[in-house]
Amino acid sequence: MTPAARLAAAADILDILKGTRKAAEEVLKDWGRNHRYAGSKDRRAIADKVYQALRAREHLSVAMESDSGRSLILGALHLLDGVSLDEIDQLYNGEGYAPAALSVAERNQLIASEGDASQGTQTGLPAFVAERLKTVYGDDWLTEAQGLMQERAPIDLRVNGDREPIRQGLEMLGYKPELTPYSAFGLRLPADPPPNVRALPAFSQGIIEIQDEGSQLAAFLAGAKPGMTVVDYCAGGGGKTLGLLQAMQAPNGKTSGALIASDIEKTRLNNIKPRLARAGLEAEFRQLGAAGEGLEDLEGKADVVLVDAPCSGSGVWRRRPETAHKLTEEEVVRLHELQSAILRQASRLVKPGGLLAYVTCSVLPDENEMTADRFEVDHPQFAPRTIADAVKVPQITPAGGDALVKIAQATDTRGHRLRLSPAKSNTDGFFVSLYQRKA
Ligand SMILES: C[S@@+](CC[C@H](N)C(=O)[O-])C[C@H]1O[C@@H](n2cnc3c(N)ncnc32)[C@H](O)[C@@H]1O
Repeated sequence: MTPAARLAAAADILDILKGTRKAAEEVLKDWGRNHRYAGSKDRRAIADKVYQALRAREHLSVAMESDSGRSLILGALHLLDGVSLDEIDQLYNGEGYAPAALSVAERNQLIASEGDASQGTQTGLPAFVAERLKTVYGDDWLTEAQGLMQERAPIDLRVNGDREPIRQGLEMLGYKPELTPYSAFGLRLPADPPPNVRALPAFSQGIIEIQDEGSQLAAFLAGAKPGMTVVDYCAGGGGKTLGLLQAMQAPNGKTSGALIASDIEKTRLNNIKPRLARAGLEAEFRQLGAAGEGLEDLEGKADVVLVDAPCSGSGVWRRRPETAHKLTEEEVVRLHELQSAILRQASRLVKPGGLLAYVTCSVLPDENEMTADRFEVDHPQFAPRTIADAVKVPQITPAGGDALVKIAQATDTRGHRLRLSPAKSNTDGFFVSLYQRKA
């Protein structure tokens, strides 16, 4: 494909993305299947352009006064890559598969938009999100925001066992794995070239799972141990379920206790089953009603309850930038209400002396601090449990634990909350708040 034809394809894909809930990765794969003439280099170049435009989408659509695929790509070329109008004219000449020539309006728009990068849109984030980040991070907000929309996040693995032999095995296959600093079971692969983890025998044997280090930590910090009764309240998908089961393994590899994986969505619970089967692990599954029906027998009985609440997913925008501009303020308000209700329901299951962990993969205060604050006011029987206490587990490295305690102290002076982010911990954005039931 010519460079101009690749640009036309990227614009088409951005238009498709506007009208679908599918992930960009999936839409790009579909496009590749339907356009067999596009070689791997073409597909790569097209994907790079699509992701570049998505990461800067807010900025580009404001500058171009349009969010059509064509406008976003034109904006990306001129405003981000510095391609001159003359060069754009050569590419956009309407010949063969090249995009049509620039209209007068488009040319004027590109000229007018030069140097237009107000702080709110510089990051590609919706303006209301930028405002929220300012309240949480103060002067650091721009670094945090840029981290959220950064290019190509690494691929983290959680090893179900000793990570060193797996690291060596991956190295022998030509990969460049690094040990993750906080999780004692994590390996990190560079995003470029994209590793095909699912094709590795260690993946089909359940020895490795794809899981961001932040997500591993959220499961490990909950405090599950062998022999305990543990409830993974919003388990759908199963990432944390596997992490919890790992914490319930004795050093000899034997898992003991009971893990109850519950979720309102049956299909999401079903997705966990093949993951557990691969790893040779077991859990009990419960589908819940909207008011938490289905776990009455466990009220006041659980040693540990993890609430990995439904959230905006803003903490994983570096992996799915196409979802950032779809989030609205109304949705964030709805999520705060839902999270508060779920946390209230789940907390009933915790036995006196038992532990409760509230987790989101969001960076927005409405879903994090505000939900935790509300829970704490309404539930004085739950005392804060410090991150310093929670990091003392074999799943977290000693140096990583010390570093997490520092991050927690900067998050909240009481030390029971942890805000992870691409800028701060080189992980996805996560929020963790820990409690212990007094009576
Ligand atoms: C962030 S996801 C969980 C991800 C999962 N824990 C993991 O690590 O892969 C949130 C989950 O909450 C579930 N959910 C939504 N509303 C719920 C409710 N009222 N009660 C229980 N689960 C709910 C969703 O179906 C979704 O699977």
